[in-house]
Amino acid sequence: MKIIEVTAAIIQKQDEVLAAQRSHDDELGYKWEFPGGKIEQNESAEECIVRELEEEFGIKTKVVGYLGESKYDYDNKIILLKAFFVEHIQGVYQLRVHQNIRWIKITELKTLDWAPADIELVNQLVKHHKLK
Ligand SMILES: Nc1nc2c([nH]c(=O)n2[C@@H]2O[C@H](COP(=O)(O)OP(=O)(O)OP(=O)(O)O)[C@@H](O)[C@H]2O)c(=O)[nH]1
Repeated sequence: MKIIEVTAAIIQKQDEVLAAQRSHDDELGYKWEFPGGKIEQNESAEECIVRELEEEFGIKTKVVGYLGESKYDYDNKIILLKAFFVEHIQGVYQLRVHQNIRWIKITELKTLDWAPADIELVNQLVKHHKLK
């Protein structure tokens, strides 16, 4: 089966992280995710995440680090989710695709109903936070 490479952004503000809720009429509707999207041809993962954040929220950002990845088999496709630490540079968040966003403390991340592929990333982020 084809592996689809997807990027995901970890954007932090003090001790909180941005979580975005997928639209009700979207695949995985109502599930929470780290915003991002599919890597296009001739695009690096870093270029992809910056483009997606501009498209989804109208904000300018830069990649400052890499958390890790999560591979998940959704039966009809395999998603390879790559999570980057991203910094907000400019712009007010506009909800162009998601139905909601929340800033949530890392210690409370597990209370959200995450997309299945994201659970591994949430675990990695909690571990990363504890090591700091
Ligand atoms: N962006 C994003 N996608 C995720 C996450 N977790 C997860 O399973 N996915 C899945 O990865 C795929 C990414 O699709 P998307 O719809 O966000 O990306 P896109 O904008 O490039 O896609 P499209 O324009 O083809 O609709 C979807 O199948 C989505 O369900 C996540 O944390 N972030």
